[in-house]
Amino acid sequence: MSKSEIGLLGLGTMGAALALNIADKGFDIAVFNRTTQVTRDFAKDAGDLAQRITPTENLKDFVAAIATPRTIILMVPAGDPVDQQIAALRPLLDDDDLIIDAGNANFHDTNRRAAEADGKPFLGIGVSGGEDGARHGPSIMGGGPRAAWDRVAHILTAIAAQHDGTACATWMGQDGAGHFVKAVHNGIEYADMQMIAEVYGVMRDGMGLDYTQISDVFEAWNNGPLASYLIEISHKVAGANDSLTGAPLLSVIRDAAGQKGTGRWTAIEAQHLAAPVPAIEAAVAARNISARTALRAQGQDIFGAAPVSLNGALDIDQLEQALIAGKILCYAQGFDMIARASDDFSWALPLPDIARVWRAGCIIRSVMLDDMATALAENPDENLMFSKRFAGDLRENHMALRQVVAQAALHGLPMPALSSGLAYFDAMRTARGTADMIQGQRDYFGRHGFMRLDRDGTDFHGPWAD
Ligand SMILES: NC(=O)C1=CN([C@@H]2O[C@H](COP(=O)(O)OP(=O)(O)OC[C@H]3O[C@@H](n4cnc5c(N)ncnc54)[C@H](OP(=O)(O)O)[C@@H]3O)[C@@H](O)[C@H]2O)C=CC1
Ligand SMILES: O=C(CO)[C@H](O)[C@H](O)COP(=O)(O)O
Repeated sequence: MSKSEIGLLGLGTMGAALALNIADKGFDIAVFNRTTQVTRDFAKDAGDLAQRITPTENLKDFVAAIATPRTIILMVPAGDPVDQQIAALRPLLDDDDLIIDAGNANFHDTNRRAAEADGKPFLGIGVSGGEDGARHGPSIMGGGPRAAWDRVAHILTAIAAQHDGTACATWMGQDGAGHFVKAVHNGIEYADMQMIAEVYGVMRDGMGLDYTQISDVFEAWNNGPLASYLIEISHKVAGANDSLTGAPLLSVIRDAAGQKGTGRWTAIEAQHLAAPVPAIEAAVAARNISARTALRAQGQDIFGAAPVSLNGALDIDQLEQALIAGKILCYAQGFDMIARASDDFSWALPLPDIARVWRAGCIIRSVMLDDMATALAENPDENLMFSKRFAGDLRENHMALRQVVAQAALHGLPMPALSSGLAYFDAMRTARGTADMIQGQRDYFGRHGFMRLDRDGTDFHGPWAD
């Protein structure tokens, strides 16, 4: 029997879809899953594609089914499962066999695994698009040795989403660069989703719209500047009915957000990099607060429910404009963080290419990314919010963001991501800020010294120094 061009281990939601995508693009693939029944069911359900798939039931057979030099994709949960599978596979492999961790991973783990690979080829690639993207064309962010990427680029570009005839698959840089970019993608995803949830809250609790009306608003927005996958699915989620009760689906979903950790990795790394990403941090914190359901109920008992009716203080157009401004600000923060990491880690991350690979296939794909790719190509060193196109959009929409945040605050509607986006905007356009007070305080209690506006030097002190 002829050997497969590639192997994939881990036939969960993403692995199964990715394996079918690979087979669909004409590549023979060997597959293995820890639970054998899953492999059997996968092969049984593969239809016509089964002829390209070699299901295997132990690692030895899996490895033997792949042509040398081998390429093996791992699609298992981040952390120990990846280390366990690498440890189990390496003794069965040749030195030039390539292992690709295609799950989400903390890029520090990917850096470590690259070092532990000790010259044996290892790639960490971020794959975005959920199950449907993995099956029909995800966005792919690669990291590791360029030569290893080039070895599999023909497969990765074939299975990736296409935008205007260009594959959304790009090598980002060495070691964990691909997983880093994927983590920032997910941080932006968190902030974008949180901002959408916040305006949903205004429509539901502040304006008294029903789910169908809310769904219609999202549908209309999806034909304008906000057109994006997340707005499209918000329309579908808001319009869906529960199959058990017939009630609007959202009315039966517990308001406690889950998280697998990628947004948290981004927020933590942003702190290490001193990169300001307040909207992303606020979105992570909002998920943490949402999970404290009992505590929130206790708070409502103690303080009373927030006075929520807006009594016509806002209209739908203002919400749309606020979301446009908020979205620009959260992407600007994400790209700024990538630029910072690129310098700190000497990665030379290709910012315009990152915007390009996010234009299709991934969860944060949106029409705005087209213009972001153009703006970053024109000036990769400029914060997106200062680019001609997006500065214009912010000028046009920031007053609506201000109105929405102000009215939400007055009416007790929590708006952590949009309000931190607004604070970022205001801070970033304030040439003379207030950190002079912080520097004075630091010098007072700790002789930390300060710089002056009127003379050179770095170590001046206040009168208390004497
Ligand atoms: N779901 C999504 O939308 C996306 C997920 N990802 C990432 O892709 C990866 C896979 O996610 P997803 O497919 O959703 O996860 P699933 O939970 O659907 O599947 C997990 C898979 O990993 C296997 N597995 C779990 N633990 C181990 C282990 N210790 N050793 C070997 N195999 C193991 C499971 O095998 P078994 O059947 O035996 O349990 C299963 O095949 C994760 O890193 C995730 O973060 C990336 C982008 C989007
Ligand atoms: O990577 C993804 C999308 O891009 C995964 O769906 C990931 O699980 C999303 O993060 P979380 O589970 O924390 O919401």
